[in-house]
Amino acid sequence: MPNTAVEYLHVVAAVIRGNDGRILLAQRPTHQHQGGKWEFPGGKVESGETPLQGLSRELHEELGINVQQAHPLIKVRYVYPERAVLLDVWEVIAFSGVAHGREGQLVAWYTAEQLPTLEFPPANYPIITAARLPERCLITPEPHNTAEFLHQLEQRLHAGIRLVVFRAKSLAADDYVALAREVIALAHEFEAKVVLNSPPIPIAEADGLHLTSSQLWHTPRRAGQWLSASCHDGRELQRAAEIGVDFALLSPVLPTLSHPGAAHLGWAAFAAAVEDVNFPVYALGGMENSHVATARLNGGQGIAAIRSVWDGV
Ligand SMILES: Nc1nc2c([nH]c(=O)n2[C@H]2C[C@H](O)[C@@H](COP(=O)(O)OP(=O)(O)OP(=O)(O)O)O2)c(=O)[nH]1
Ligand SMILES: [Mg+2]
Repeated sequence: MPNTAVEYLHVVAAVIRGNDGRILLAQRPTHQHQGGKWEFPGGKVESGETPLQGLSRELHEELGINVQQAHPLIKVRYVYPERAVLLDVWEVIAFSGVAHGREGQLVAWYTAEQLPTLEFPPANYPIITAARLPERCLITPEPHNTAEFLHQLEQRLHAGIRLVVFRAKSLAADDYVALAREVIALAHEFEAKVVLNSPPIPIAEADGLHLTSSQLWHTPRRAGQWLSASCHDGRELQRAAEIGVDFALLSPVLPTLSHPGAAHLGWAAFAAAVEDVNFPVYALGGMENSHVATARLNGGQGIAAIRSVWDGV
């Protein structure tokens, strides 16, 4: 929960993607706060500016580029001993001009997977996670026929799915582990990530462990992998923050076909809950591919779905 007694300095920063998907970083001048570390370029919003105006000005001043297309990615609050910052991070997907360090700073392009190896200010950890995560998350439907399931999954990977929550409640422990290994091997051929929903035994090759909301209340094991969770309200999202999850799914945001009359959060409650945590959150429940932009405007990482992502790619 953000500390409302603290005044946060509003900073805009950019995850700038080049045509090859790499991300542009700059090195903070040594005399600055957090000097010498890599940063997502940006700076303080000035009075009277919208965040996007501030971002466009900063990127022009620091890198000599003009932002053409950008959307919100994540907001992170962090309290340093010297100051508290609200890092308002945008993803820039189109710009004109050739990026260069106009203030003498070193700039360089890195792949998203290289980011964890670099030294950033401590506030940046969730931004790196957000930069590594795609805008759509596939939750697998129950695998009734293994060969058919893997064939369908491969098609989704071909169509661009890069994050899979592998869920298979109907399988016995041995069968789950065997199929999980195949799912992971296949996904990794596409550089996609797989988080496992309640594996009966830890699987080292997995990219993460995904907790159900009831598992949030036990202390989870961490195995150098991502930890993610399913949450259904702000309280569960706060609990996920306490145990240090890397990202979460929040549901149901909209009415679903499976539970048409059930209560749902709506976008305003989704946005309010997401605003209070510092990690990427996917909207789940009634999501179609067309909701990605809405999810992002409401502070989310994107959408998670079973049916529409499985059937609709
Ligand atoms: N731009 C940027 N700032 C970051 C990142 N991570 C992080 O903790 N910060 C902090 C460091 C600073 O306290 C603050 C940004 O302020 P700044 O000093 O760079 O702002 P500015 O570009 O307007 O610089 P200046 O004109 O005041 O020198 O946010 C990041 O990835 N990018
Ligand atoms: Mg700056």
